[in-house]
Amino acid sequence: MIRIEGLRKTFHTRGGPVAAVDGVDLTVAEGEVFGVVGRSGAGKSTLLRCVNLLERPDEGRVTVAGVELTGLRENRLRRVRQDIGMIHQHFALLHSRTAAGNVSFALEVMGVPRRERAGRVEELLDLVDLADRANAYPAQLSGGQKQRVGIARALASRPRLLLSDEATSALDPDTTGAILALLRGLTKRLGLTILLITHEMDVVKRLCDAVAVMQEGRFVESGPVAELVGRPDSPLARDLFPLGPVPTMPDHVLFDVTLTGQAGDESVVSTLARRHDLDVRIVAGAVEQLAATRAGRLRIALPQAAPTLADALHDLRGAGLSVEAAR
Ligand SMILES: Nc1ncnc2c1ncn2[C@@H]1O[C@H](COP(=O)(O)OP(=O)(O)OP(=O)(O)O)[C@@H](O)[C@H]1O
Repeated sequence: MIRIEGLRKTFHTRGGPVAAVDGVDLTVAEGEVFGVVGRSGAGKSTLLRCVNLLERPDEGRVTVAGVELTGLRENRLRRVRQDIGMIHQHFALLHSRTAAGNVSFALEVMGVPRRERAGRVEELLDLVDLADRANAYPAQLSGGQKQRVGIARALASRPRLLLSDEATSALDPDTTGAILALLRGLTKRLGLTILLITHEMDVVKRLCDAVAVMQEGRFVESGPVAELVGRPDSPLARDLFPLGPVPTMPDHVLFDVTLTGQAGDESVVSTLARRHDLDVRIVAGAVEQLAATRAGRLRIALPQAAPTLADALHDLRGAGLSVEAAR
């Protein structure tokens, strides 16, 4: 659905050139939810704005649904851009219009005739479970409801691609969960592809199939979430499932065990204890159902002097788990 090749964008500021996007390649498959995470200033927003060419890249190609956007003139681009929905952190609603009015506005801009608009607005508000608040103004809506309006408006042109710029960053955890569930449901119902930027690990866990970590304009890590979590050296896996500082435990050795997919069942640890007659202590960890897979990390402590220690570790690795000394 999206193909980005060799993308670069430099801003020339008073303090000198800033390479906001410094050579990014990215492919997002149809129906996939792809997340880009990274610290403030990493270049995420610039990258996202380059996908619909709100920002013109200096170099590189952007192809969406088979159309090379970087090769289009402004008037053709404006039409193609309508087929790409976008949602924002602060919702960007018109305060003088109701929820229905905001959605209708998007249809007006697209030139949808008046008689067709009311029906489409109803359908769109229904899609985001907000039909009962159609006549409320933004000031009368909660943050989550405002974002639902934002999503309905973004879907007005029946886009196949949705770009999301920190869509849940201004929401509390419960509301975030509800919006993520809504977006996940929409990808299935409408066959929507989503490219999102976020700094929230929960968004990656609950919504993304694949993820890239951006740092100083480049991707430093990327791949399917299930695969990244399973990589022992992945800094992202550590951020998704932080285990905290390694405690001092005399006479014990500590290991960090990564569980994903097939091997995402924490019962492997109890099996280990039974089979090798080991006193296995879980020191820290979490296992969760992610959007893409069941995964987690556990820190376990094993008695240093146990004669079965080597066999136990061998068994764990044999079950497809990654096991490394805790650090
Ligand atoms: N229009 C602009 N003019 C000059 N510099 C810019 C412009 N837009 C972005 N930058 C700079 O480019 C770099 C990347 O910014 P960008 O907003 O893309 O990062 P980000 O990862 O989205 O950060 P945040 O999460 O804070 O929005 C920053 O150093 C920023 O100051």
